[in-house]
Amino acid sequence: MKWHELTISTSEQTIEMITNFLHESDADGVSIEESGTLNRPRDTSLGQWYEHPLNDIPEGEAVIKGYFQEGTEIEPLIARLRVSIDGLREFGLEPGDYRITAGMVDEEDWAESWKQYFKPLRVSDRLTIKPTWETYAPAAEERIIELDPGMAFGTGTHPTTALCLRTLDEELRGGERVIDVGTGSGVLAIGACRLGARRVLALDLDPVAVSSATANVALNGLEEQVEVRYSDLLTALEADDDAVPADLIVANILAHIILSFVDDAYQALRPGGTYVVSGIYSNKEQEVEQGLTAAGFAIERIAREDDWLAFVARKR
Ligand SMILES: C[S@@+](CC[C@H](N)C(=O)[O-])C[C@H]1O[C@@H](n2cnc3c(N)ncnc32)[C@H](O)[C@@H]1O
Repeated sequence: MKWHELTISTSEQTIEMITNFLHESDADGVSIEESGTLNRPRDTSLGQWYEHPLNDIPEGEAVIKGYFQEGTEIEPLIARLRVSIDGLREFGLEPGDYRITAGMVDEEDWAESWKQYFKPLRVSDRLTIKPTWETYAPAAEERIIELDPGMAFGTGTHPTTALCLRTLDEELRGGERVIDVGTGSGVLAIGACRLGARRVLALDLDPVAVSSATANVALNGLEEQVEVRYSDLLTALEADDDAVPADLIVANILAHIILSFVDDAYQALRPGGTYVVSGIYSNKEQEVEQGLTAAGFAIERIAREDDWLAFVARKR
């Protein structure tokens, strides 16, 4: 399948308006690269960050890309976008020079192009994520998650995934039953196994994620321990499922989705079991704290990276 790729090179102050415009125009995907992100100081204590060279995007500028299905009328869309950007002056913003180019890309190109930036990454004391196409010689204490995330979420570089993996490293001692809700690439499920979990049930609503996670589980030779199942949150759990009662449930989704099944998660855990939730932006901290407490959980700690949070809660 081919996709229209609309590339807008612009100033940072227009990012919000342009990304909103692309979403409202039914873009299937939007990517933003800005100089500010590239200049951000990184915590390098756990490993080397791989990213664009700093001079890829000049200071104060950004490159925004929108992806539209083949057959979309791109020219009228570009014309409307130009009117919107030029109209920013009415709000006192100076959009500056901008450039819009349109082209076609193969789904494969779009899916593959990020690979050059995905390198082995030590995410926690014991866990290292290794892309399948990289060669890497691990130290004795490192446990490797082999990964080809493809189109599914979960390379490990997103703060929410990293927060979950670090928390799993702190919580798992061996022999646990774990449920991973919203498994994406399967990165957390595989990580849990590498940390000694005896059985992991990995659930996702997205068929792309289910096939990606299934492939990654096989790549790591963990088919015996990890079952990947298509499920809307915890609805695929059976009362006599051997995944329950779980010792630990991890869910890296979004605050409002996590809150929507907090009671089911409580039910599925054994007393004293651990609930690790991430995908929570800092402005949702209180709401999630209240939801977890109302469901009966005791909040043990909150881990933070950038503006993202992960809660570690215990079933009383
Ligand atoms: C942010 S990604 C997390 C992926 C991976 N667990 C990680 O930590 O990197 C969220 C995942 O949740 C899945 N998801 C969203 N809503 C869901 C639902 N109602 N039931 C199951 N999975 C869901 C998405 O398909 C996506 O794969």
